[in-house]
Amino acid sequence: MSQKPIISMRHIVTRFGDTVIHDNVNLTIYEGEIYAILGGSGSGKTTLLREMNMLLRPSAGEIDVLGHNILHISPQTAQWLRSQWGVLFQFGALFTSLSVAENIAISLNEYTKLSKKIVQKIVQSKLEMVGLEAKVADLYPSELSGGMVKRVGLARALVMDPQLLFLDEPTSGLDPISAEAFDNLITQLRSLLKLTIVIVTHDIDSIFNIVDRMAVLGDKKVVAEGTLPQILNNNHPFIQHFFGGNRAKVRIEAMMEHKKDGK
Ligand SMILES: Nc1ncnc2c1ncn2[C@@H]1O[C@H](COP(=O)(O)OP(=O)(O)OP(=O)(O)O)[C@@H](O)[C@H]1O
Repeated sequence: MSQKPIISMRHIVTRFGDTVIHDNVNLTIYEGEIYAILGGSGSGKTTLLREMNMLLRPSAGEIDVLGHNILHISPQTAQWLRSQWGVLFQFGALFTSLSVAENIAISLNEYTKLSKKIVQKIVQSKLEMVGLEAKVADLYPSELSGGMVKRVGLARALVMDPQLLFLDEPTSGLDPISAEAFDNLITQLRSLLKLTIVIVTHDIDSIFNIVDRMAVLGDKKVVAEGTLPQILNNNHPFIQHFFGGNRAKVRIEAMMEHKKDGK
């Protein structure tokens, strides 16, 4: 993993009216990482993601993405940056009146002048990339399973060949087997496409299986940032509570055993 920063947030303050959500949030995400944002419900995880991808301006602070301070850039640079990342929104968020192919092709039709035939070819290659059959292209979102919706959302996020991927709770609502398959797909795509991935998640399995480093939000700040063993060493009440459940305990014990055996 390189130590080249891809995203850095410094002294971020976010207010909605009188309510302060972030009060001096700092974090750094490096090239090639799968980086998670954790925190309790309402701690401002999705809001932070929206600030990284220019959907929302923080009330104060600075944000660098891919070498640009995104709060002080020209509209042209902003447009270029938007083409460098893909976003998988919570619940997939597909347009129900559009077919799968049309959903995936939205950005291609908006930002490029590629012929219909080429667009169709790109859509097919993205479907294959996310493990879906070619015939899925003609289906409508209502005809898809939850896992398929997420995969189509991922294909759409990848359609412009981004360097960066933002995933908001990608495995929520999936059964454990589909969630594991989706996690495997994310790690495969990270290696294949050399992506940097930022993921908001509550999923203990994802955190143990695919995440390299993470930031934990609490008390309106990042209360811990680092690898899983570094986070587990932190005594913050949210961290102790989050990793204190049975599922996490079993995973932690397995991790300790693994270490003891020198594996
Ligand atoms: N545009 C907005 N206007 C006003 N308040 C907002 C806005 N967006 C988010 N909030 C509030 O900010 C807080 C943080 O929201 P956010 O969705 O970022 O939390 P979260 O950590 O992602 O939560 P969850 O885990 O429940 O999805 C919440 O109290 C939410 O109601």
